[in-house]
Amino acid sequence: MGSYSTSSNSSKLLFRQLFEKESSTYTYLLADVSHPDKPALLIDPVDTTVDRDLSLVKQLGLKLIYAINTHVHADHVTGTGLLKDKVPGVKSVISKASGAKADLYLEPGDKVCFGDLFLEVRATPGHTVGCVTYVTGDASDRPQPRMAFTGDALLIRGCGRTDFQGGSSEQLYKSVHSQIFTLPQDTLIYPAHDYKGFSVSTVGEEMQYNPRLTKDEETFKNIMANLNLSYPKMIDVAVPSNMVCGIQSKFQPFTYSPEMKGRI
Ligand SMILES: N[C@@H](CCC(=O)N[C@@H](CSS)C(=O)NCC(=O)O)C(=O)O
Ligand SMILES: [Fe+2]
Repeated sequence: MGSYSTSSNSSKLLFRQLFEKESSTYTYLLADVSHPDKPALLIDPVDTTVDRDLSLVKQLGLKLIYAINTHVHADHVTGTGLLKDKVPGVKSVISKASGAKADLYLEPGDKVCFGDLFLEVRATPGHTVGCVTYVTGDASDRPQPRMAFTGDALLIRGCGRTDFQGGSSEQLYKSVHSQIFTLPQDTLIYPAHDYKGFSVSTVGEEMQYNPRLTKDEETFKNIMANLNLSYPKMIDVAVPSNMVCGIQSKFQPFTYSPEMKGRI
């Protein structure tokens, strides 16, 4: 599991990759540890591992300010609602295009700032309509390792499925090629899931070895149309819950009506 923190003058990003094994989800903790407040954010927190994540935040002396999702997840309930309950002041964040409720809505080109560091928002629809990729940057222009948090758009040697939540293989192909494969080749790729035991890749590595996205568009669409995956076990609970979980906690559960099935 990749993790590092830095204390030299040339870098100030603290980074932890955390894993939730039921849904094979990665949650990422990032903080600016040179800033006096040590502002921090969590990307793609899972409800069942919120206490683990918060205990780490506390041990490291960080101030959690944002709970961010890459998209409306279908396989697990996001931890953003619980985090808002447990840490007053934390703001939930998701793309405007997702249609989900949160405190803050992001559009392409927006920057989510924490101290001198930020995440730049890139629209990468195709797995879902509102999928985004977050790319790290540094307002003080100090050299930092560039990282891309790709959600389910680009997985290591794979990609997100495109058969529900407004998915489109055509759109996903364009998103990855125009928004991720145009990043510098040494950009580190951190996905929202891994099912094969990988933890990190690079743009260059995926451009060379991704078994789906190295193909031409027609072949890619054909591959995606024939994945024959079963629906995620939790989809009927997770999607409606995640549409409001940026504002609503687990203690005030969302009431799912069967008529909503297939609409979100
Ligand atoms: N078996 C899991 C769900 C697995 C799954 O469908 N994963 C999604 C990402 S979560 S929406 C996916 O896009 N997979 C792509 C692939 O090629 O596997 C469960 O039941 O939760
Ligand atoms: Fe997903």
